[in-house]
Amino acid sequence: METINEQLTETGHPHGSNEGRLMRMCAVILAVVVGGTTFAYAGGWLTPSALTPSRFVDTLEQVSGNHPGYRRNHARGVGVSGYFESNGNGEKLSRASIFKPGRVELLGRFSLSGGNPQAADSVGEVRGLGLQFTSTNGETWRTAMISLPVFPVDTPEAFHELLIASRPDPQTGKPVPSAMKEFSAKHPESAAANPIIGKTPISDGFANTTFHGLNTFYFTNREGHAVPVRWIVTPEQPFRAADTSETHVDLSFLFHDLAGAVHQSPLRWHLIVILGHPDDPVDDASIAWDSTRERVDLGVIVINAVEQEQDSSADKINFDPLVLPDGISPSNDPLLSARSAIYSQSFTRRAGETRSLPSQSELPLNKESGDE
Ligand code: HEM
Repeated sequence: METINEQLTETGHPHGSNEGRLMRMCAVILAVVVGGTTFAYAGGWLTPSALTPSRFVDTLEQVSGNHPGYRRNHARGVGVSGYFESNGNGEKLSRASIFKPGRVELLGRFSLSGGNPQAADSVGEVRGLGLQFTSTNGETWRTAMISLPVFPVDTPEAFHELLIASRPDPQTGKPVPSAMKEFSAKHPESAAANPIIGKTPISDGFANTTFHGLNTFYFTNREGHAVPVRWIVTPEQPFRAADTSETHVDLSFLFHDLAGAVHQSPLRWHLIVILGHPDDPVDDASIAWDSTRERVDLGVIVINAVEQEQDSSADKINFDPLVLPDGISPSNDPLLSARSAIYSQSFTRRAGETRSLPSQSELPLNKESGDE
């Protein structure tokens, strides 16, 4: 039996339709890995026939192909760095030193979901942002967020089923409609989440994307008061809707545009924490919280450098959502322990491999691309 040290990821989707997104999500599940914490995950991971992290990552590889050295999900990405300028508003909510007023070092990675590092960019693909905050006392917080407002399923088992259901038929290159229909009938949570995902406008690039943490955590302050929270990262860069019918000669146009924008001037987002009410669901990332929940702006995320993934320290980071400082703790959302365990499995596999082919995301930063 494999230890439970790994995590899962989800994928992006095709051309903006709900169903397409859901399928893409499934296709994206390859992944990351977390570190050594062992989670006695209560959803069957410890039984012999259970869905283990290793089995999950095997499925990701079966869906997206085996691409040695790459993340089994969100395989395409670039490393970024900058800082978080905390405004001190978080201090009353969490005792994490990251929220004291002042600057905190940031390392990050923008990515597209999916396990194929050579896929062409698509505006319909789910976008990812992993961030690592490191305060001067060495305290570290990692978070991996995506561009969807809710997750399409509520459990790792359901995500695994979705991956299998959305697997392309070799004959048509598309998921088998009957398999997706069967999945939807069995998963009402997915049927409810899909319209929310489908009506969320898609921006035309990474720079003006809002990223969602989705899972619920608790912030605990110095007095020991804990409040359930979710967080989002909202761009200062103005929204422009993506043109989903546009064709792109540059297969890496999204990463290329991001690099070009950072080279022109630093990009800025706000870290917004959303405070839950006592009756809000804390263990189900497929359910949106009421939009009237109080939001607190904790400060500005400034990204001022972008690097080829393999040159960036972010490449070696496992953006495990359970790497948390004192003052932030996880909820009992089953996705969290599963992600941690599956990311760890993905990380362990990729760390022991040599990359054979370049990722599509490496192209925009190549000198010959004219971007530097
Ligand atoms: C059961 C659900 C999930 C599974 C199985 C899964 C699986 C994975 C895997 C295997 C990776 C690659 C890990 C690595 O090699 O470092 C990954 C990366 C990622 N996942 Fe997930 N994931 C899940 C849910 C989520 C959720 C809910 C979010 C967002 C809230 C998310 C956001 C990301 C992001 C942004 C990355 C890329 C991080 C980076 O740049 O290293 N995933 N996921």
